[in-house]
Amino acid sequence: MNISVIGCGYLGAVHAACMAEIGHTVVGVDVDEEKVGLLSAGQAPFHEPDFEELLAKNVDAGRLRFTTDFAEVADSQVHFIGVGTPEAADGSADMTYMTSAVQSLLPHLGKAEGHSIVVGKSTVPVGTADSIEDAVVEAGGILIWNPEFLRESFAVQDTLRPDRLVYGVSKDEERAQVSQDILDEVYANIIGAGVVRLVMDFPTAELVKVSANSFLATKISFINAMAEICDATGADVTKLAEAIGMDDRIGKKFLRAGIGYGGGCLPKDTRAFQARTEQLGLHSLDFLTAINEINDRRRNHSAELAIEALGGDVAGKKIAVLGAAFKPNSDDMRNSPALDIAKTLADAGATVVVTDPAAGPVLQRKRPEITVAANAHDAINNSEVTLLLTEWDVFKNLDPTTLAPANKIIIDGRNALDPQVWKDAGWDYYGMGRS
Ligand SMILES: NC(=O)c1ccc[n+]([C@@H]2O[C@H](COP(=O)([O-])OP(=O)(O)OC[C@H]3O[C@@H](n4cnc5c(N)ncnc54)[C@H](O)[C@@H]3O)[C@@H](O)[C@H]2O)c1
Ligand SMILES: O=c1ccn([C@@H]2O[C@H](COP(=O)(O)OP(=O)(O)O[C@H]3O[C@H](CO)[C@@H](O)[C@H](O)[C@H]3O)[C@@H](O)[C@H]2O)c(=O)[nH]1
Repeated sequence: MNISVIGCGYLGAVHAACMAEIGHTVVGVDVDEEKVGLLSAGQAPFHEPDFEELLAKNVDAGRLRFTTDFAEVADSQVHFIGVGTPEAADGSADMTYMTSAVQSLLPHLGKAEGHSIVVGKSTVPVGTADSIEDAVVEAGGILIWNPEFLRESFAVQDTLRPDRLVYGVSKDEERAQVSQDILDEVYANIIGAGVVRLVMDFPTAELVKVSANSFLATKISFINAMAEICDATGADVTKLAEAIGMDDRIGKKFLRAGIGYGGGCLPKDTRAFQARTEQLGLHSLDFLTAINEINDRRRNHSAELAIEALGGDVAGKKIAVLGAAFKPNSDDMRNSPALDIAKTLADAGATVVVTDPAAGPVLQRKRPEITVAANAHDAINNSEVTLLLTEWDVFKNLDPTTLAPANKIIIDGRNALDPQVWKDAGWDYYGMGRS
């Protein structure tokens, strides 16, 4: 089938490559010429495991191309929209890119043979699909909402084998059936592999996405609140998490205490969901204020620990920060706790040296004011305190006896290290809720 993917960022570019991989002919459209240039050359504009190979293979095979010209979508029967919905100044979702993408798409609908299906994938405030549907129908298309649940660093795997597919369909029964059948055809390979597909109305599908992310953020802030209590009582949050996680009703995942959640999704989606709920005159999500506050406190806490470890004054002192990305196996630094903490320490006067296997080179290019070391050994050399803030394997596997800091002080912001190994090597070890 001929498919277009509008917006080729972390979500869209991976979706486009995966749709080509399962046999479709795909054109990706983006307004960013540099990104389109890289993608067209089979080069990934960001670090995502397995993505570049998939991209290059499908570009070479002629199944996947990229353009800035919307006219090239005219022969596509299905149009996925994956443009950004970033945080506006008031915390709500900024819908500028979505509005603009839809406006650019409408004149090209209805030109391909058969029905034209518009598939919303971006994370949007509840009510968005209802507000767009009439314009899509007038232009000759049918709208379906298919929120995306991929995790960065597992994006390819999650796109090809998601936990579930969610379809939000029109109230109009015929449109609902046609769009559902065509999307089933697009995902035939995925559904055929046993992935469950759930069909519901537009608002429910939109809410599934933001409620899932809010639940995940709540789980992380819950365990981080426990970490605060563990610190005050001498308890160990890693053992606590292991024990409560063995209750199937609670589950083990997303109970890793540390410096909190970051990235391009959980922080903005929780705030946008709360803002949208308030617009609806509801206070149902007031508790998310506390979830966000706990998350912010975790960043401050680790910066304060470093400052205290150096007697309250970090001016001119070298501090090593291991990690810049918001999570390992990614170079995404959007709302990164690691970078935020590095900035707090630099603002306090410290000479901060950051290292990150994938985000480091990007940081060096985009933020020349930040000192970036090639690896952990260089960063830690002569440093007065070391913070592990993104749990890359290469940091977790460091042998503390091979490092040459000025002070052997390690703050493990992700509880990723074995405290005993570091203590045995003569280091002062500070974990998050496990000191
Ligand atoms: N990143 C993820 O892991 C992820 C997962 C699930 C859902 N989402 C949601 O998907 C959406 C996209 O997120 P992302 O992380 O890929 O963002 P991103 O910023 O990486 O990518 C968005 C892309 O859209 C392009 N764009 C903006 N306006 C456009 C227009 N008018 N026409 C064509 N292209 C346009 C931008 O140039 C950019 O390349 C958001 O709503 C996000 O919440 C993201
Ligand atoms: O126990 C945990 C788990 C995660 N994190 C942090 O939480 C953040 C988000 O992690 P993760 O959810 O794995 O990354 P994302 O790629 O942002 O994925 C989330 O956001 C996407 C965009 O909406 C959704 O599609 C995914 O389902 C959802 O997991 C990162 O900073 C992690 O370090 C913790 O601090 N503790």
